[in-house]
Amino acid sequence: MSEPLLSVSDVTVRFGGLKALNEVAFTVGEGEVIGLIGPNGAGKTTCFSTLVGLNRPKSGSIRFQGQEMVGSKPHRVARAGMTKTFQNTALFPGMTLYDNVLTAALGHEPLAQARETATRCLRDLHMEEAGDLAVEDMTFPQRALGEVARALATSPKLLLLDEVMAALTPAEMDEVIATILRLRDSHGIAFVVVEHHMKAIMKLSERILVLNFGELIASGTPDEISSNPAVIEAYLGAGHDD
Ligand SMILES: Nc1ncnc2c1ncn2[C@@H]1O[C@H](COP(=O)(O)OP(=O)(O)OP(=O)(O)O)[C@@H](O)[C@H]1O
Repeated sequence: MSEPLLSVSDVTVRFGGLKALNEVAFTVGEGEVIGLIGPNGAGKTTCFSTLVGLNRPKSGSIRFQGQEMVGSKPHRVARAGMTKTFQNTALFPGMTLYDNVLTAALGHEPLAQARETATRCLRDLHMEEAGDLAVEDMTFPQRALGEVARALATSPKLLLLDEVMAALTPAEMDEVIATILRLRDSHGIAFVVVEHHMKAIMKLSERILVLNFGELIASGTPDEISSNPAVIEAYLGAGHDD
């Protein structure tokens, strides 16, 4: 059997005395869409930052497309095909959407090629019309998809989306979910998605991973997760809206 796209084994991350991730292990297959949930401070963002080389784990292994990523700098991880969006770091204000995507593409290719990439990313997201809009003039769903477009400029095989749908209404989330699934189908990109909005995660994910205090406490289908007593206690019962 071939190796999964991403294979995370026993990854532990410490910040001083705090174990932000404790022996976390999971895999992501090609084109799989996975939800990563957990209460505030559970370690979701730390998990993403560690995957893309922004934190170095104290121990463990992160194999991506058969290559060990622990110790690799973020730009190398991105070049290998794993990219994350940044929680609360919206697109650069004062720039158009197109220029935002172009800037991301320029990180790894020369100008003429980067222009083609930026145009292609906007087309893939059906956002050609929005390319000339200043970030300030974009709607929230356009901004969410704009972040995806920017990440797409690195030609990922795996995209880690950190709360890109945070400000959206349920109908707007449906639009973004449909776009993510379309991208998966057309480009074979796998996604790991962090969102607090449970309905969106349940709709989007084939499989859900649950973190609590840095430990992976459950993994399963949306149905399995929503009826898992440990998850209900740790997360669903903890006063989350929906
Ligand atoms: N750079 C850092 N230095 C020290 N502690 C950190 C750092 N980054 C995160 N932490 C701590 O690690 C733990 C996990 O934080 P993290 O941001 O990964 O959680 P999260 O699940 O993404 O939370 P949220 O849902 O609120 O975004 C928290 O206790 C947090 O305070």
